[in-house]
Amino acid sequence: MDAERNKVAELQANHLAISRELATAKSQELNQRRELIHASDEIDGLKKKHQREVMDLEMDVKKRDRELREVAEDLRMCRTDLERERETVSSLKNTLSHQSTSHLTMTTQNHALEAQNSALQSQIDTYAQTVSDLSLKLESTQKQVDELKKEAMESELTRRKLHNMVQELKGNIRVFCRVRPVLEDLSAGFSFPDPRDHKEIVVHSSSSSATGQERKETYNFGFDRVFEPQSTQAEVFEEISQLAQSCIDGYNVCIFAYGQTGSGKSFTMEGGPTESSAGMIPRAVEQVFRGADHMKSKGWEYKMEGQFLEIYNETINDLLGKGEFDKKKHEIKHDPKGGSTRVTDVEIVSLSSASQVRSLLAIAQSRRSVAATLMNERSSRSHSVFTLRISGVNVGLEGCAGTGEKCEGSLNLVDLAGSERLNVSFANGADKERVRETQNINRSLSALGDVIAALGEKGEKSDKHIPYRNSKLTYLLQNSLSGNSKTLMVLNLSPLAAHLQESLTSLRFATKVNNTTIGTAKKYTKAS
Ligand SMILES: Nc1ncnc2c1ncn2[C@@H]1O[C@H](COP(=O)(O)OP(=O)(O)OP(=O)(O)O)[C@@H](O)[C@H]1O
Repeated sequence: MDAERNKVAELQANHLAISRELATAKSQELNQRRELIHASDEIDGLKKKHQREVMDLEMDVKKRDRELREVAEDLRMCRTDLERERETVSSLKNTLSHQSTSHLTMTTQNHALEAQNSALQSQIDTYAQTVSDLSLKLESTQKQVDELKKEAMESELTRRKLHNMVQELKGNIRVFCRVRPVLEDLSAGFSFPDPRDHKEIVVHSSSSSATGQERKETYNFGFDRVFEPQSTQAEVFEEISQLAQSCIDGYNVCIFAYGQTGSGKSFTMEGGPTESSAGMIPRAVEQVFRGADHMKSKGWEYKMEGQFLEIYNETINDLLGKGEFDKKKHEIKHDPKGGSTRVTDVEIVSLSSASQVRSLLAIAQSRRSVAATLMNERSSRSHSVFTLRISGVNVGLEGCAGTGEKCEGSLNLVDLAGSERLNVSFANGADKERVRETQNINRSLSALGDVIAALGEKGEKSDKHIPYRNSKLTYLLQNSLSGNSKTLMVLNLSPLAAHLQESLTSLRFATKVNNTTIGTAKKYTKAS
């Protein structure tokens, strides 16, 4: 029992201890519960704080993310910029390297230029000195030039006097003879025995006598110049060109083409369309223009005018006019003092260039072709007179006053009507018009011969009557056919055997003219 008691006591003691322990444990548990509540409060607080912090952090993270993206974008842009900048830098580097190369080159060039510059500067100094020396020389040369210009103008006067003396020595009336080439068969017997001076022509003819014997004859003629068939227009003109100069110097010049139909008068005067075949009219006009141009350097200024007339059956027609042929009345007016001649109501064309003459010749030709059914007929049966009038004044040169001297000259180029004799069959009344034409032609050609003969006879006798009024032709050319003028007759001969008798008649007529001596030419000048 004791054991039991002891055991109960022990159990009670244990119980007590356990109760105490339980009480302690309870209080501890209470404390712990309190602590736990407190801790749980703390945990809640902490959780809330944590939540807040998490939210803050999330927001922070988002912000950071945004910022990061922005930074990344910035970075990307910066990279792009950087790339671009790098490229720019690299191209700038290239440029710089080029620039420095060119800079180097330019520096080198600059040095060279500086060297040149200094060399040039010294040259300029030398030149400046030379220029000042030359200015002095120029001044004295200018004086010399002025004196020389004066001398030139004076020597021009001497040249004109000498030129005229030469022309006078050659004779104020001269005769050339030109035989055209054979275009057909049967040439007449011409020979030219003077190959050095070309002044002679021999005609060989053979005829049968009454007894049937063949008779051979030769006829010798001499002229100032004989042109053989192969002579060119240029060769013929060479001999004539001096007369063009006389016309510029203020003389009246008259050049006739005389000969039977088909002997080459129109060819000689007007010529063909090519430069080499151009006749005396275009060549003379060209020469006058050239001469006038040359005289400009001697202080002369010229004005040129042209007119082209036809005399058909003693009626004057204007080949450059517009009126109908043979209708209008044209009168011839002479100025005895000035030595000029005007025809009323005719077209006078002011010539500014030599080439104009071609169109004038063409106008004349077409006018004639309208006036005649057979153009060649009309031109064969009429005289045509191309007149170039030239008037000049000495206006001087720069730095050298002109003398004011004036001169007026004229150049008449006359294509005469065919000189063949009157055919008796016409005289029987077969063709009255043709007879009238032929009579008129013969009358005017013999009037021309009479005028020339009278001029030759006149010599010193100033009162000798010259029958200018016997034909329209001689009256028109009165001022160019006096002792004061220069006359050239070109006798054109046909080479045909059939024309031999006509050729002999023409040669005899031309010989008479050639034997005539006409007085000293007078030029028409006026001091202003
Ligand atoms: N020197 C020459 N060279 C070449 N052909 C020429 C020469 N002379 C004249 N002729 C030619 O001879 C022909 C007759 O010449 P042209 O018409 O000039 O004679 P013409 O005497 O004027 O005659 P017309 O009195 O009928 O007018 C023309 O065909 C012309 O071209």
